[in-house]
Amino acid sequence: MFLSVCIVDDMEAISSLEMYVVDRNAEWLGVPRLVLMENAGAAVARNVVGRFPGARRVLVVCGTGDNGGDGYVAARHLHGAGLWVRVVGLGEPREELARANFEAVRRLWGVELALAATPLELLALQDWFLWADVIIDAVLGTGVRGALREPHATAVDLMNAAPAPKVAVDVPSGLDPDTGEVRDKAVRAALTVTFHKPKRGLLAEGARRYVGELVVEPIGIPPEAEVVVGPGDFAYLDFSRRADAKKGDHGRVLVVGGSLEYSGAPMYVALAALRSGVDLAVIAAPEPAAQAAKAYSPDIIAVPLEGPRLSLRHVEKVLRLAEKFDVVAIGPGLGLEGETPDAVKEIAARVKKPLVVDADAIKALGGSPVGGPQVVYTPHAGEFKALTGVEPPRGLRERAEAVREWAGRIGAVILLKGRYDVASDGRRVKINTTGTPAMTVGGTGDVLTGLTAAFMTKTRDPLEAAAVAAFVNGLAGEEAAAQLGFHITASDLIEKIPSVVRRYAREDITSPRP
Ligand SMILES: NC(=O)C1=CN([C@@H]2O[C@H](COP(=O)(O)OP(=O)(O)OC[C@H]3O[C@@H](n4cnc5c(N)ncnc54)[C@H](O)[C@@H]3O)[C@@H](O)[C@H]2O)[C@@H](O)CC1
Ligand SMILES: Nc1ncnc2c1ncn2[C@@H]1O[C@H](COP(=O)(O)OP(=O)(O)O)[C@@H](O)[C@H]1O
Ligand SMILES: [K+]
Repeated sequence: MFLSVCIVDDMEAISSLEMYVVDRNAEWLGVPRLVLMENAGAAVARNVVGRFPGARRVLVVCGTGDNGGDGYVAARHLHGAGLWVRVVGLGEPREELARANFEAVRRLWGVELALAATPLELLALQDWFLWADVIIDAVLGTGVRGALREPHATAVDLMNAAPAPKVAVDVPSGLDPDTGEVRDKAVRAALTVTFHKPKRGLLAEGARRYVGELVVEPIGIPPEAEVVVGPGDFAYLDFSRRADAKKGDHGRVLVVGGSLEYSGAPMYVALAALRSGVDLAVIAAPEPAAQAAKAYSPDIIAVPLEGPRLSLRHVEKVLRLAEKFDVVAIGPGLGLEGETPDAVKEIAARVKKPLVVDADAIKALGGSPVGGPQVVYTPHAGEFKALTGVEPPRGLRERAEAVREWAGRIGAVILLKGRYDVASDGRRVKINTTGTPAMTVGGTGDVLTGLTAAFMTKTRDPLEAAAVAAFVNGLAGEEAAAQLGFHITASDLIEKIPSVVRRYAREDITSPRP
C-alpha cells in the first residue's frame, strides 16, 4: 500500500483541536467514532485493573459529553471483569455516542447508576465517593470550556476529598487540555489515561500534580488520519456570519490573470471564489480578458489593464487595487510573453496581501520564488519542477517529503496537485484523496485556485485553506462526474461547490452582542 505514509512521529503532543480533526478524519476514513470510544473506555478499564489489582469497588463519575461516554464504556468493562461498579452521571448525555453507552449501562441491573444534576443530589451520594477503592474521573475531557459550572465543580471537590486514587479519562477534569492551566480547580489524579497522543496541556509545567502518571493509549486511529484532508479540517475555517454583516465582511478576492489568448482562466477563479462564499471577486486583466469577463457574467467585476498582456506599466495600478482586497490570486491565463514574467515578479515581491500563486505566475517566479507566511503555491507536477527545479517523486511518501522540504525552503505553502494532492507548510503535511480522472479537463486547477483564495479569507492557516480547497474541489469533481462521467467541464465543478461546502461547514448566523 503506497499510502503507508507515516510522516509524523507518534509521540508529539497535540492540541484538542488537532485531536478533534484527527478524530473526525479517522471517521471519514471509515473508523466509526463509537469504535474509538469503545477502545478508549476499554483502555481505561485495562489500566485500572492493571494499576490497582487489589481494587474491588470502583466509582465512575461521568459528565454529559463524550468524556462521560468513555466513562460509561469503562464502567461496563470493569463490571464485566467482576468488579463492583457504581456510576454517577452528572446529567443524561445528549450526544449520540455517550448516550448509547449511557443506555447500555442503565440497562445493566448489576451496575448501580445514579443521576445527579445538582450539587445537592451529588452530596446525597457522598458515601459512594468514600466507598470506592478507585474513582474514575470521566467528567470533562478536551471539551472543557471556561470555569467549572455545577455540578461539575462539586464533583471535582468530592473526588479530590475522597481518599481513593483517581484515574482521569483523557484529561483530569478542570485542566485545560491545551495550556495545562487550572482556572479554579481540577481533579488530582494518580493516573491519567489519555488517547492517541498526549494533549499538550498534560505535559505543561505544573500539570503533573493533576495528571499524575500519564499513559498514552492507542484507540485505533490509523496514521493516515493524521495527514488525510477530511471533514475535520473544516474546523479551521470560519463560515459564520453576523446578522448585521456588511458587504466585504466575508472576503474580497482579487484575481490577477488573463491575456489576449486566455480569458476563461481568471473567470473560473473568480466564479469559484464567489461560489465558495466570498462577497467580492474582482479580476484585474488585460483588456481583452476583462471585456470577456464583463460580457460573460454580471457576478464578476473586471478592471481592464490596457494592452494584450500584463506588463510592468500595470504594476502600480495592481498594487493599489490589491490594497482593497483580503487575498490576491495571480497567474491563471497570464501567459509568459513580453514583460509579463517581470510584472509578476514585481507584484509578488511587493504585494502586502495573502497570495495564491498559480499557473504561469509559478513559472514566472520559478528561479526566485517569493516566500511568506500567507503565500500559497498551487503547482501541478510540471509547475512544481519550474518552481523547484526538481521533478516531484512518484511515490506518495517521497512526494510528501519533497513538498514539505521545498515548502520549508521557500517559506510558503505548496499544494502539489495530482491524483493525490499533497500540501505542506514546511512542517505539517496534508494529503487530499478526493477527485477523479475526469478532472484533467482544463480549468479545474483554476477552480482550485478560486477555492484556495476564498478559504484564505476564512482562516489564518493557509495550509488548511489550501487543503480544504483541494478536498472540496475533488468532491465537486466527483459529484459532477457522477452525473456526466468524463464529460465534465470546470463550470460543472463550480456548480457543485455550494452543496459540498454546506455538507461540512458550519454556516451559523451569530447575533451580535447588543
Ligand atoms: N476526539 C477523539 O478522538 C475521541 C474523544 N473521546 C472522548 O471525548 C472527549 C471529548 O468529548 P466532548 O467534546 O464531548 O467534550 P467533553 O466530554 O470533554 O465535555 C463536553 C461536555 O462538558 C460540558 N462542559 C464543558 N465545559 C464545562 C464546564 N466548564 N463546566 C461544566 N460543564 C462543561 C459540555 O456542556 C459538554 O456536555 C475526549 O476528552 C475523550 O475523552 C473518546 O471517545 C475517544 C475519541
Ligand atoms: N488523476 C486525477 N485524479 C483525481 N484528481 C485529479 C487528477 N488529476 C487532477 N486532479 C485534480 O484536478 C485538479 C486540477 O489539477 P491539475 O489538472 O493538475 O491542475 P491544472 O488544471 O492547473 O492543470 C486538482 O484538484 C487535482 O486534485
Ligand atoms: K476527565
